[in-house]
Amino acid sequence: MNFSAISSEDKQAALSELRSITADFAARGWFPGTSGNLSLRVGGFSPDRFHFAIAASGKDRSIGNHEDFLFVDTNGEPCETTNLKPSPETMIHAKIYRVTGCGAIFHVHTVYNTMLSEYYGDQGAVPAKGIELIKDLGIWEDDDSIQIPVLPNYRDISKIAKLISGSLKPEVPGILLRNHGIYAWGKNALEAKRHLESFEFIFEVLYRSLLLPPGPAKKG
Ligand SMILES: CSC[C@@H](O)[C@@H](O)C(=O)COP(=O)(O)O
Ligand SMILES: [Zn+2]
Repeated sequence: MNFSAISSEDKQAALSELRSITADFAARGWFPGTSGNLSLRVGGFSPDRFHFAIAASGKDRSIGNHEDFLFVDTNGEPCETTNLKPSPETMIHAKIYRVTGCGAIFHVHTVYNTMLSEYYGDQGAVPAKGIELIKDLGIWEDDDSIQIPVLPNYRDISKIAKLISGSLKPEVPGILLRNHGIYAWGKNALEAKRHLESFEFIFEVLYRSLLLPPGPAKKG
């Protein structure tokens, strides 16, 4: 589908959904400084042709303004005339859309995701097991254990983008960049938001568990 064939109602609906979720995440402190970027796919999808709205680069996400999102194509190139600059990380979003076919991708930096990505960085994944919110990632096994991939945080974003297809775990809707933050996705904005909230809860539990001494049953 051509970008011009996507209705202006659909484009406006995407912007309004992104603005509302941006305000929600900003209120939680999930966009420190000018970090983070959210994106939402619009129109139809084929791995070689799709469009998405993405946050403009270098903006304070906690200040609502209308110079905040632009529409880009499969290659991360703007589809309309604009003064706004897409983030260099648009390449990561484009690659995740291409590989997963998802509908929304949310990237945030938090203390918990940053610390755990560094703590488990050498082993390439953050392990999580038996935490109820793993189910909210769509994983309902009895032995609900997952490995959340950690990729190196190269300055050259194209090097990160190249690693994505080989690192994603189909059942885990997220990846961490080491000492940087998380990308979480879903079939639409609501599912991506739910997944991101679940990941952040899991990271906080894991981090706090590392600080606790062994419980009574484990002392022997
Ligand atoms: C300025 S700190 C964060 C950036 O380096 C980047 O990782 C980020 O999340 C936001 O980049 P941006 O280009 O503004 O979308
Ligand atoms: Zn970032």
